[in-house]
Amino acid sequence: MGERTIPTLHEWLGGTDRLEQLTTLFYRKVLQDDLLEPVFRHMSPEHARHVAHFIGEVFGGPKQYTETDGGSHARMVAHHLGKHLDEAKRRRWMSLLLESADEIGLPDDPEFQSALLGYLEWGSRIAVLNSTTVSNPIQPDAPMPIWGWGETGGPYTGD
Ligand code: HEM
Repeated sequence: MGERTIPTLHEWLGGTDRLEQLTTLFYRKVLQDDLLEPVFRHMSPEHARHVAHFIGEVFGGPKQYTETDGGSHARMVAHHLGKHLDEAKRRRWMSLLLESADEIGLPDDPEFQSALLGYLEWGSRIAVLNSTTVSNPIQPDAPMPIWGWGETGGPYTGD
């Protein structure tokens, strides 16, 4: 068995265009949803693209959120402060996002789905926790989170 290059989650799902497609569809659903529309009705026109860039960077893609969009982990967290999210809203957010991932045909292999769900669970629960406070727990120079394949490894091994 030779050396092999492990693809990033960003590569595996098809890159930034796919993530932008995902978040565009997702926020369209959000704005049609009774529970989430009031939470997101004032979001900026760049919101979907910024979230796609954030996730792409966490998934090992280009540094678009921090370098092109001028964001940071602390800035992302800041958007959730004082928003008073709760478990019902988080669950709706999760289900609409996963539904969007299926509808645009993101990879459905068990390993990718495990990594995607693990990240979304982690990130969405942190968003809810941060929404109950108004002081940002993240230092301005804190690094971006990084997410990989986790314990399952990946379908990329091919053997
Ligand atoms: C992995 C999970 C999550 C990630 C990566 C994420 C990422 C982001 C990012 C990058 C922004 C800033 C967008 C911009 O620059 O315009 C943002 C804003 C926001 N997020 Fe999240 N988020 C997550 C989970 C959630 C959840 C679960 C909720 C609610 C149920 C939520 C509600 C919001 C709201 C209300 C804003 C601000 C909208 C506004 O500007 O009016 N987020 N999020």
